[in-house]
Amino acid sequence: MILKCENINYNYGKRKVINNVSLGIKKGQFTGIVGDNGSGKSTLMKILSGILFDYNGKVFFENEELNEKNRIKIGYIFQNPENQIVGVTIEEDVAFGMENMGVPRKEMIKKIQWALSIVGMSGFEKRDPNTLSGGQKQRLAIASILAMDPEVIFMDEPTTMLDPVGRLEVYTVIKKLVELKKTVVIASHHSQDLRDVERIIALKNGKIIFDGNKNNFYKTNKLNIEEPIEIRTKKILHMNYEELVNKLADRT
Ligand SMILES: Nc1ncnc2c1ncn2[C@@H]1O[C@H](COP(=O)(O)OP(=O)(O)OP(=O)(O)O)[C@@H](O)[C@H]1O
Repeated sequence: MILKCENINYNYGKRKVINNVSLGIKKGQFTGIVGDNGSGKSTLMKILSGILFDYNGKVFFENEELNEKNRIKIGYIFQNPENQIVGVTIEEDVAFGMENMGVPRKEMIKKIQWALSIVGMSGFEKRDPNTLSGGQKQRLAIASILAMDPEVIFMDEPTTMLDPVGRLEVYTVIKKLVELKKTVVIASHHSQDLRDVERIIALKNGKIIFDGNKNNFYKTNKLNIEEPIEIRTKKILHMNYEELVNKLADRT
């Protein structure tokens, strides 16, 4: 297990939002977290990534308790791409986390190029992030996290604020992260975001009510997650990766 937690309990004031959750995530596993609004998805992911730490219970990264040092190996992508942009140019934005980590300049430049190429944004280095579409902003947020070399990447409804094209752009990048053998955990209400996950964890009132294979999840159908894909998106979904990249290049 690359990441695991034992008996996690978390309260906001008197309200218990995570109720005795234990789980382990295998290296390279692509996992979806589902649940109604307020079921505790974000809270659990923030605990597992070291963003929230005033919990009861234990979190381990590679068998070592999560701490200031190893939490750097865990990245977190938020729902709203607007809130994740800190740089005046795209390269500055990608560099930000690495600067804080003290990565040498030469290596930083290489990492920026690499991360932007993974998210299909090579050549965007000098652009102002404010000129980007929502999907591009979210891809930039992913590049900025990726440049820091995380092993595990949590994504909190990363496509919710995007239009169907933006959603597909981001999904294509998520698949690349999985291909890169990153351990990806995505919370989403969109069935299309979850179509390739191996495992589904379903939460209700802060408790795990399902943890297992995606197909079994749909069979047992314990929760209503958003159904079906819009026709517009469907057309795009039939494109192969090359076609999609060309289409995205046309937009830039
Ligand atoms: N900062 C906070 N202060 C107080 N209560 C909070 C805070 N953040 C979340 N909560 C409450 O904790 C519960 C779990 O919230 P959380 O955001 O983890 O759920 P979620 O499953 O991610 O929901 P959504 O799908 O709406 O994002 C909710 O009832 C929410 O109102």
